[in-house]
Parts: sequence; C-alpha cells; structure tokens
Amino acid sequence: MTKRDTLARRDTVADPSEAVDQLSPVGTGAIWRLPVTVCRINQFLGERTAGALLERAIAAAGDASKPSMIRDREVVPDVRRSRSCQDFAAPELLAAIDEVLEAVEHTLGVSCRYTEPHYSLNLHNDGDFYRPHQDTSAEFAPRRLLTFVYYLHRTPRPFDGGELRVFDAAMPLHTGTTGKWAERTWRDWAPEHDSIVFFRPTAWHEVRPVSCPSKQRGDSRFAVNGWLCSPDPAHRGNDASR
Ligand SMILES: O=C(O)CCC(=O)C(=O)O
Ligand SMILES: [Fe+2]
Repeated sequence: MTKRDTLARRDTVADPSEAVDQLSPVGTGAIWRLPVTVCRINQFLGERTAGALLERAIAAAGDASKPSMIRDREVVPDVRRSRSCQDFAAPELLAAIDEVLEAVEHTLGVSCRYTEPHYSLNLHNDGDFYRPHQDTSAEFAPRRLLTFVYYLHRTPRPFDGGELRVFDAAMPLHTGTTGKWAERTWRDWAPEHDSIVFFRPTAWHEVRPVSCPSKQRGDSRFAVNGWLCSPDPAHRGNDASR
C-alpha cells in the first residue's frame, strides 16, 4: 500500500485510533502469488535453419566450450554446472528475435529501444543444472532489460529433465521479506528444440538437473541464452545522437 493510499483510507476513518487495525483486513499468513509472464514461441526458426544452427552449436561445443561462470567471472559448481561458448554467433536468431520484438515488449511491458544483444551458447549434459537465480540486480548486470533463451537438441531428445523453472513472485504481506523458499510456486517450461522463451531478467528461474545417459557433448541440451541490454554510456564514443 502506498503512503497516498494509506492517507486516503485514514481520511475515511472517524476515530484515528481505529486506523491501524483497519489498514489491512488480511490475515498474517497471507501471500499474494503473482505469476511471472513468459512469452514462448515454438518452431521459431523452422526446421532447416534450426537444424543448421544445431550443427554449428555441436561443432562449437567440441572445440570452444568452457565451464560456465556466474556473475560473468566465477565458476561455482554448486550453483551452476554447464559449459559455455562465449563467441558463438547466431545472426539468424537475432534477426528472428527482431521480428517478434514488438509483440514481446508489449506483453512483458518493457521497451528495448536502443538495446544491444549479448549472448552465449550454453550446454547442459549429464548431471548439469543452474540453481535458482535472477539475471540482473543493482550490482550485477543492471543493463539487462530482456532475457531470451532459444533451445536446440537432437531428435529424439537425448536427455531428460532440464526444464526451465520460472518461479511465481510471492509477496507476503506482513513479513517484509520475499517469502519462505519452501512456499514458492512455479511453472516449468520444456526446453523443446527450436523454441524460444522471453521473460524479464528480474524473474527468479533455474535449469532443472539434466540426465543425459550417453554423456556425449552432441547429445546435450543446447541453449543460446542472452539479453537485450541498454547501452553502456562509457562505450558510446562520440556519437551522442544514439
Ligand atoms: O538454459 C536455460 O533455460 C536458462 C539459462 C539461464 O538461466 C542463464 O544462463 O542465465
Ligand atoms: Fe538465467
């Protein structure tokens, strides 16, 4: 409740001593659950383009992948276990994202004008996971405005698990905290070949553990995962008109 709402309600209470009791008629155990919006598009690039991108991803995974980091600088295997290729290029994916961006912005309530993409290729193989996290915070990567994750895998799907779990936002009314972990609710999204999801980087999410019996790199759960980021003024050069 905002200060303005509080004042407005107080105006209608005759005896000011009653005001405190009447501010909230909701019990102390109440939690407001707010589902987090996810935009998901299936068959995003189409069979041929997705197949070619998967072949490139499999080739890159063999040569150039390294253990994934968190906060762009630390390998912390209890939090994140996967491999990443930082210099994987997917221009066809960026072009397709551009085509749907207006609809996604509208649905998620974000504006991505003047943003630039930053992305990498990530592979989850047997036993890999990424524990619950947010993709942005005031201290870390505050310029990320929109998260996208595009999935690729061989057919038939050579792994189990690996769902993207997106947690509902929970707002306990009386504790001033973000709620007890055990009370959280969520929705799982299957990492289906040639599908993409978009959500706000502030959403809590995780990658559920993957089981990949063959343990071969090419059988991994592949994801091109990135963000549209507002430009860093420090890198803007002399072009003040952007
Ligand atoms: O692969 C996914 O489904 C999500 C990965 C993720 O959350 C991340 O890299 O920040
Ligand atoms: Fe993430």
